[in-house]
Amino acid sequence: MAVGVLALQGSFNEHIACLRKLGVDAVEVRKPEQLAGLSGLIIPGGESTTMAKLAEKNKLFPALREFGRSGKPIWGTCAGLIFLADRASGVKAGGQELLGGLDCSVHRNFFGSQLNSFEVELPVPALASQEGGSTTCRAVFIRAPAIFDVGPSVDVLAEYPLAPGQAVEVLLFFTSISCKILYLLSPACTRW
Ligand SMILES: NC(=O)CC[C@H](N)C(=O)O
Repeated sequence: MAVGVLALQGSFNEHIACLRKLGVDAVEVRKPEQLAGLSGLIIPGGESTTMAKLAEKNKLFPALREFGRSGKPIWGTCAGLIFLADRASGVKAGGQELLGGLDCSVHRNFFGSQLNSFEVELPVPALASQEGGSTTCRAVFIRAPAIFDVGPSVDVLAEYPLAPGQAVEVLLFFTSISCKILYLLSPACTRW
């Protein structure tokens, strides 16, 4: 069975190329009917406000929510993660529609502008203990979001401790906790 990649905006080509390199049948999803028969869906990085507007224009929200409710796994990268979150802050005036389904609170552009983007070697213990691979993963934070809290259904695979002064436009008390960043997998996703 094929894995879909939401192809409205952002880095969908890169995700499709990775899947094909792994020998996975990957298809672009732009319309509700293209979700039929897929075994999972990836929502790529990009710009979540634009992605939400295009999803609305293409009448994708009901079908995407139904896909999630059916128990099929959905992976969100960066903007995709924002799109999947139940709660978002730091959004543009007027707000933005969220797909929801991942019980977490996310702050858009937490680390600042594109110029503040950075890379780090992030410890991910589950990679070694569950997958037998390396203990770290090269994490790329491009105008990245941060997750502040997660509900009981969410397994956190990696955390990024904030460097002093790294958080922008966020209340001080948030800076005293470590940030749960980027890739959170719900129990459904860990089966994938
Ligand atoms: N790398 C990314 O996907 C950035 C996400 C972007 N800050 C947003 O709001 O959607």
